[in-house]
Amino acid sequence: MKRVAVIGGGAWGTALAQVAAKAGRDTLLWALESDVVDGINESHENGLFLPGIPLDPAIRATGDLDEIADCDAWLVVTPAQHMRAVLERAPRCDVPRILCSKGIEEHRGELLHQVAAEACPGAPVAVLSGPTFAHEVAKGLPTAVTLAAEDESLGARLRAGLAQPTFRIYASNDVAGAEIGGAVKNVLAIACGVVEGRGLGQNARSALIARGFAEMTRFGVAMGARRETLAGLSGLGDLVLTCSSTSSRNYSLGVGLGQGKSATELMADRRTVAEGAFTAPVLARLAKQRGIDMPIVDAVDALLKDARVDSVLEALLSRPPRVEGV
Ligand SMILES: NC(=O)C1=CN([C@@H]2O[C@H](COP(=O)(O)OP(=O)(O)OC[C@H]3O[C@@H](n4cnc5c(N)ncnc54)[C@H](O)[C@@H]3O)[C@@H](O)[C@H]2O)C=CC1
Ligand SMILES: O=C(CO)COP(=O)(O)O
Repeated sequence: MKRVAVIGGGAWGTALAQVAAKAGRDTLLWALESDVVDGINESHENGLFLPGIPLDPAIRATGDLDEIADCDAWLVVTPAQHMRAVLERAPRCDVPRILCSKGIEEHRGELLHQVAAEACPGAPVAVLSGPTFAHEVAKGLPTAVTLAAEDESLGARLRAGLAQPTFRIYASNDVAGAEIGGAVKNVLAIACGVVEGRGLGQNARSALIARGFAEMTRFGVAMGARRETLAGLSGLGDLVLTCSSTSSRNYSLGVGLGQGKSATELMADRRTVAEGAFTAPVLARLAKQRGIDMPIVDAVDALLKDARVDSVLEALLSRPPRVEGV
């Protein structure tokens, strides 16, 4: 793996470009915004999405998607809802794609590896996911992720091309499991933010993390994920990170909801993506269709539709406790 392209110049795409460059790969980053392209090429900084972090001067940025054609692997890091459109425009189908976004396509209810397979039938696909705030990864702080690929030799090649002591990559062949953990935890992070915004205390937050993990596991297992994947870096690991820090956009969105601001107000004009806001409605829908009980996800879905915090909380707290376990 000599040349790597990163598709998406947001915070996470930029941090992953930094990882690839540090691993010695010739790194090309495709970004939608010309300001991002110019900032990276001229000042080695992404002032729009990852300000204040100096980037490896070897990273080159482009606004021309055709330029990624001669790369050996693509890290796909667009917001989940835009992935299909971008991959349909991408120049080749035989280049391995490492999907690094977290979400479920709202319209069709598909996981992102399914979206990638439809956009380019037969394309080799892997998923990279885990507890990874972009600003920490871009600064080279120690981080561990899961890279899942059904084709284990492809997984090994991709890991070898990106791994380094401060970016530990664990192997898995559970692609759906790695995706589901990352998608569901964003919704649960919104719920934990509401707890903070409403001043409900740390006991309540821990309860939500544990019961949220039970929801993630119920949903994941029903969709074919393995329990050990959900209990690993891409599931529980990322759930704990995102549910306990205002560095999370999802958690921060929840804080605003808990303070009584409306979702419409909080989502208006935002430039960065809080994926949980798009995942919650489709996740609630998929769970309902399959008869999977996900009360915390339903509560977040209701809050995003501007339900009152007090009535949503009352409904959650008045549920009869069930037998613990999944
Ligand atoms: N920021 C983080 O720490 C992490 C983010 N992720 C995931 O990475 C994905 C991308 O998130 P970030 O890099 O944080 O984004 P960001 O919030 O920093 O930036 C927004 C991104 O959306 C892109 N965008 C807006 N409209 C678009 C369109 N029509 N077509 C294509 N792209 C468009 C922008 O170009 C920009 O790259 C998300 O799925 C997120 O959940 C995963 C791990 C960590
Ligand atoms: O996925 C993330 C950390 O692993 C980033 O979380 P937010 O999108 O909530 O900021």
